[in-house]
This record gives sequence, structure tokens and C-alpha cells, in this order.
Amino acid sequence: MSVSVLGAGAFGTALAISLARKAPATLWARQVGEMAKTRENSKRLPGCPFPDALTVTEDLTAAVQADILLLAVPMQKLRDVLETHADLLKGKHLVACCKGIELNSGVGPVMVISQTIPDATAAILTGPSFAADIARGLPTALTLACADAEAGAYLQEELTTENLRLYRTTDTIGAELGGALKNVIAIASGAAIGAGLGESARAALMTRGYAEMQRLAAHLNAEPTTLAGLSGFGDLTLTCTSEQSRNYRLGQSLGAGRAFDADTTVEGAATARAVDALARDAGLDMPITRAVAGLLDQELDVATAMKSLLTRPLKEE
Ligand SMILES: NC(=O)C1=CN([C@@H]2O[C@H](COP(=O)(O)OP(=O)(O)OC[C@H]3O[C@@H](n4cnc5c(N)ncnc54)[C@H](OP(=O)(O)O)[C@@H]3O)[C@@H](O)[C@H]2O)C=CC1
Ligand SMILES: O=C(CO)COP(=O)(O)O
Repeated sequence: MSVSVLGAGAFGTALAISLARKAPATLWARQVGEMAKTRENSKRLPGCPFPDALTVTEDLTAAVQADILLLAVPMQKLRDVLETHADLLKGKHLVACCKGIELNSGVGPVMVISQTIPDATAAILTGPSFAADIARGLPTALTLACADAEAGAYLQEELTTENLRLYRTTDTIGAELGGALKNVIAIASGAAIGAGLGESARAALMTRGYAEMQRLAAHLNAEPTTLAGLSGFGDLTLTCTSEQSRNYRLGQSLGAGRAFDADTTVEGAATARAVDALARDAGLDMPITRAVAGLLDQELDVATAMKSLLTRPLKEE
């Protein structure tokens, strides 16, 4: 077995470091810059030295010699990367490591892989994990979802490491929805805390946000148990409560009326807009997602958004 990680952001670098502690692994980037020399990704993941068994390369033809390719680029870039390099990626096990819904199509990463490289085995690796934790070798548990059960079991075995424990499912829709939607709720949670609305308000947003996640998941025929697992409930809990999360921090900035670095990868922003559009088309009630999309597009401020949530007609839980 051999594994290559395509995309040397914080997450791709962390996964490559973790995997290279178990067996030789490759990390591909468009530009490796100083990484090959300093043996560290000082821009995206400083302070995490590369194991000797990690090869860093700009040569995609060499990287795709591996049987398993982890795709660790942001969701809105995934289709472009796959289309650009389609010839090299045919027939491989392609594991999306991004979290989000594509803005233009309303589909998640597994569907993007299936649409662009139809003869590849498409899977997703998702769940509660900060890149720095994985790179430091702290214990982490993730979900590996692949519609092909046999391929899923193979990927689970190959990608599990001493400190990275993988659970598997065939429910790719549920797994990708969990990872995508929790980021939207994390923005809402950060906004509540940033605006000084308190931790009780955050708990309400997390819980009612989870209800929205389940509503969309049911509409798209995902398994409710997947949403209750690491990729849904697990990642929702982590991301809505930690300042390590960029989605949460963007929310905090919105709530506090502060500017936020536009170059930071915040998957929940495009996903909120994509899911808001999906919900409208499907006639689904997703008021927190609507509020987050409204905040991001400056149609609402936090006080108005919160008021609109609190004054909705009373209903059964
Ligand atoms: N960071 C984390 O803790 C976690 C992140 N994730 C998920 O991982 C995904 C990536 O996030 P993360 O690694 O943090 O993001 P970063 O912002 O750290 O890095 C993004 C990386 O994507 C690369 N990239 C962008 N476009 C392309 C392209 N067309 N071809 C090749 N590479 C490209 C960038 O390369 P360049 O530097 O050349 O621009 C950069 O290295 C997201 O979906 C995120 O939700 C999941 C769990 C944890
Ligand atoms: O997905 C993550 C944790 O599981 C990382 O969260 P952010 O993308 O918000 O930093």
C-alpha cells in the first residue's frame, strides 16, 4: 500500500505526517517552496516537523503512483483540481478530505469525485479533528465513508494509524453532510459568543442546528445514525466550541463586528449559501442556515438574526 496526499494545506500536511509515521507517504503541493528543505510546512502548519518517511513533491505524476490519494484541497477548489488532472487520477482510490457543499452545484465532495472521475473509487474522510492535533499525534477518531463496502474496509485499514482511529460507513451522503453543515452552525455559534449572547444561546443554536442538519439529511436520504456519529454530532461539538476552528472564529468576528482575514479557508461561508439555496428549493425549514447566509451577505446583523430566530412561531421539539 502507498498513500499520497494532494494538497499541502494544514490538513493535508497533518494527515501526511500522521500516515508517514506508519509507512512511507507522499505530500504533493503545487509549490513545495521551503518545505522540502526545512522539512516543515511553516506557512500552514508550523512547529510540526516531517518524519523521514514523508516525501514532499511538486511532481504529480510521481505522487499518483500511490494507490490511495487523499484530496486535501478546499471544497470549492476540488472540481477544478480533479478536472485539471483527470487523466492521472483514473482508477484510483480518491478520498476527499474536505468539508463543504459546492456552491454552483449543491453537491458534496464524493459526488464531485464521481462526476469528474467516474471510474475512481470515491470516498470521504471526515470528523472531529484539528490539523495540529493530528500532526502532534494526539488521539483522533474519524469517519471513512465509501459506498463500496469492500473498498471502504480496505481504506479504513490502510488509513488507520496508531493515533488516528477510523470508523467506516457506506453512507457517503450522511458523512459529507455532517462535515459540511457543522461548519455553518459553528459560524452561528461563534457569532452568538462574539456578540455576547452567552453560552446558553450557543447550546440552543447547536441543538437546533443539529435538527436542521437532520432535516436536510433526511431529505437527501442519508442515515440518521451517520449524523449522530463522528462526522455529524462529533464534529459539530468540536467546531462550535473551540477557537481553534476558523469557522467559529469567523462567527466570533461577525458577532463582534470585527474584520476577518479573507484569505483564511472558511468552508462554512460558501456552504451556508449553497445550503440556504438547497433548502429554499426543497421547501425545507433551515432558519439558522438562513441567518448565517444573511449575516455573511450583510443582509442581517446578529441582533436582527437572533430576533428573527426567537420570534418564529412556537412549535413542538
Ligand atoms: N485545518 C484543519 O484543522 C482541518 C481541515 N479540514 C478540511 O480540509 C480542507 C482543506 O483545509 P486546510 O488544509 O485547513 O486549508 P488551508 O487553508 O490550510 O490550505 C489549503 C490548501 O489547498 C491548496 N490548494 C488550493 N487550491 C489548490 C489547487 N487548485 N491545487 C492544489 N492545491 C490547492 C492550497 O495551496 P497553496 O498554498 O498553493 O495555495 C493550500 O495548501 C478543508 O475542506 C477543511 O474543511 C478538515 C479537518 C481539519
Ligand atoms: O473541520 C475542522 C475540525 O474538525 C476544522 O475546523 P475549521 O475548518 O473551522 O478550522
